[in-house]
Amino acid sequence: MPAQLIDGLALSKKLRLQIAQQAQALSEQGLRPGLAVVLVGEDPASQVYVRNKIKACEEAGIHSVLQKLPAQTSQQELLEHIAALNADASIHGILVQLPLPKHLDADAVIEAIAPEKDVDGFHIASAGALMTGLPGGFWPCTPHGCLQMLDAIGCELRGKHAVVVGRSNIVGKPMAMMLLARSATVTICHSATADLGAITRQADVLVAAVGKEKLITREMVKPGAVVIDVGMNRNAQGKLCGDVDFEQVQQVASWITPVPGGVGPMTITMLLANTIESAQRAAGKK
Ligand SMILES: Nc1nc2c(c(=O)[nH]1)N[C@@H](CN(C=O)c1ccc(C(=O)N[C@@H](CCC(=O)O)C(=O)O)cc1)CN2
Repeated sequence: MPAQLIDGLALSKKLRLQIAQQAQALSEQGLRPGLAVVLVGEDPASQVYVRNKIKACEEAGIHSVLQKLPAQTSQQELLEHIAALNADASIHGILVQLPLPKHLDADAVIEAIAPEKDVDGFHIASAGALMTGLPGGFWPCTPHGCLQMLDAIGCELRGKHAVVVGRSNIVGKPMAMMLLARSATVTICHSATADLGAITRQADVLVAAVGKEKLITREMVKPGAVVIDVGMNRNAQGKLCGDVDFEQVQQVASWITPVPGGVGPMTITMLLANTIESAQRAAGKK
């Protein structure tokens, strides 16, 4: 029997309704949640993602501000914009769309965001909170969205072997920490991993977050595994596809996320959720 689909669009829709209710409740108490999105340059994909974030805010009743800066913006100018947003009480979340133009130091820019407004969860304070399990910080949106999808299908993680392929600070590492926090046994694989398939075949839960089309083939997946595809690649025909050979792997997995319509929409949903969380903290409600 082919795998069941984990529908990120449907789950997002459901969660965004709850988020809209939370935004309305806060607004009625005189605190409208606010998100600032900073886009530097004209990367076409980033423009689409940013537009979708602003639209999602509008639909959820979250106040949003889009700051579009030219590609030649200097590091100093960008840091000044962030400092102004840090000081703006109407803004509870700040994100700088990545990737940034090459002349900018993304790490320094992220560290300049006030940790209490770091709704992307990329600041070192958020990473530290996730790593230690201590309160504060925000969980990065993409891996948090993956966890929500696992919860939505009732996937028990305790004692399961979860394999994360990819070790980025944005997805792979935080995903591994979240799975560990749920008492899964976690293995992280990366470009230097010897015999990747021998490890992925042990996975009860397999998360692919590499950015390489069809990296995960049917032979690399244990029958009955839950497969989460974070990849976002364009194939030779220009079609959006993940890291998993979907047609083949869906023959052996029990559950699988599609691309598009899987993890992607959940990324924006968790951004909205973090913005609400930040506003609630500012209101002293959390
Ligand atoms: N500051 C950030 N920059 C980036 C992040 C991030 O979380 N914060 N993640 C990615 C891009 N991204 C959000 O910013 C993002 C990517 C994809 C999707 C999405 O919904 N994808 C759709 C397909 C869209 C399409 O057709 O192109 C899907 O998978 O169904 C949402 C958000 C890098 N930068």
